[in-house]
This record gives sequence, C-alpha cells and structure tokens, in this order.
Amino acid sequence: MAHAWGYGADNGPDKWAKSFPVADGPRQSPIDVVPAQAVFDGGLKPLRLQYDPSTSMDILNNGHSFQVTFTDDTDSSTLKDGPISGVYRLKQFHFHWGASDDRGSEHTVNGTKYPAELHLVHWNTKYPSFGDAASKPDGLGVVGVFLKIGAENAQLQKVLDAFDAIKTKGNQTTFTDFDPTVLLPGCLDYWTYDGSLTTPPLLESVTWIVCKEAISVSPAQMARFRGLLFSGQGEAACCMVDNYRPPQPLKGRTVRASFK
Ligand SMILES: Cc1cc(C)cc(S(N)(=O)=O)c1
Ligand SMILES: [Zn+2]
Repeated sequence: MAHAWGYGADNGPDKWAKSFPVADGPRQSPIDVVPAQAVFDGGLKPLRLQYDPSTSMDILNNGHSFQVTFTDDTDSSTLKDGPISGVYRLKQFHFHWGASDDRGSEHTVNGTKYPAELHLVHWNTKYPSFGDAASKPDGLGVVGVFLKIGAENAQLQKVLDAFDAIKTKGNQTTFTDFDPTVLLPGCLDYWTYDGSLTTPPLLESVTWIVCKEAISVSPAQMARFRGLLFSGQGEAACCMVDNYRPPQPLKGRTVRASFK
C-alpha cells in the first residue's frame, strides 16, 4: 500500500491484503458469531480477569483508535483461565466504533452490528514481550465487549473525559488509577475462537474471547467517541469513525461457547 493503511475508500479493509497478504489467511478476525452454530464446551473455565488500577499509565490517540496503555512488567493485571492456559498480561485496551449507532463493532452476532466494541489486549507471558508474543499462534488473548445504546455508562465516562487532551493523532496524556474491570459486563459468558489482530499487521496470534453480554453507552457518549480525529493537529480534520474491519470468512473454524 503506497500510503498508510486506514479505513477510507483508498486504504481501508478491502485494500489491506496488498500490503498485508495474511489478510486473506485461514484465521482472520473479526467474524460473525452465529450462536446456534457455536459448540458448548464444558471444559472451558470461567474467565479470570484480575486488574491492578495502578498499572494504568496513559491514553493515546494513535490515529486509528485511542488506547489506554498499562505497565506490563509484572503479573499485576492479568487474564487467566477461560480458554487459555498460563498467564496473559494486560497491555492495552481500545475501541472500534461507527459514524452512526447502526454499525461500529467488529464482531457481529447473527449479522447484528453493535455501535462499538471494546478490546482488552493481553499477551502470553510464556514469551518475553508483547512484541514477541504478537507473532506466535498462542501469543495474545483479546477480550471483546460489545457496547449497546442505553443508559449513560458512568465508568466509561472516566475514559471519555480524557478525550479533550487526545483529540488529534499522536496526542497522549497520563491516565492513571483506572481499573478496566469496571468496563466489563456483569455476566462473563463468552464465545471463543482462534483469530487475528483486526488491524494491520493482522497477525494470526489471537485467542478471541467475545463476551455474550454487552455494556451500555448513551447516545451522547457515542457522540464523544465520534469527536476524536484520525488526523493530526494542523491537518484537515477527519472524524475518527467507522474504524472497524468487517467480519472475515470462518474457513472451517469452530466457535466454542462457555455457556449453554
Ligand atoms: C494492530 C492491533 C494491535 C493490538 C494491540 C490489538 C489489535 S485488535 N483490534 O485486534 O485488538 C490490533
Ligand atoms: Zn481492536
């Protein structure tokens, strides 16, 4: 791709395979989850998500989304059990969202799109670093949580209140003492499948854990997401919206369910 990847007509998901051929690989993400075709697996353990708020560090507009980054030099904030074995450390969380409430999530359920989707990214500590783990088939564990339109989410508002400082690409500010547990749904039933990063480099290294239950977001809060910019300071303003990849072919993969 002559110019950097993005979500526009000239550099969006349909163009990524030119620079990232794995885009047409056997375990790409996201997917459409069809609950009736998911296989209940009684051997799947409950998710064990244990986060230490003192590991949250900063919030960044990276030009594709915004992310909250965590210090990951100890096992203070981890994912254990669920479909994975061993200990995975929280690295960051970010979101994907639409220009309107009828789209925005990356995973879909029976073809239904949600207005946004949260991704909590963890890496397998059997590897020395996130960067190393990201290239291994069992390197990453990403927990996906759908957002649905409803009541204002007071916990999410703490994140949105930082947006004024990160409106444009490359802006970053401190974001400490935040426990992402407050962004999780009450029920942690999940679907799981082997997949990939949903943005370039699209590495096929992710065990996806998609929560069945959504969290709420108000229309006003969705408007705050849409006030961020893909563009940098001094550039022509380009609203950060529709930063989602559509579902990819399942190619024979099985989606397992932790619930009946
Ligand atoms: C490129 C990339 C990096 C990270 C940490 C996470 C993702 S995703 N959207 O698959 O969760 C993509
Ligand atoms: Zn993501």
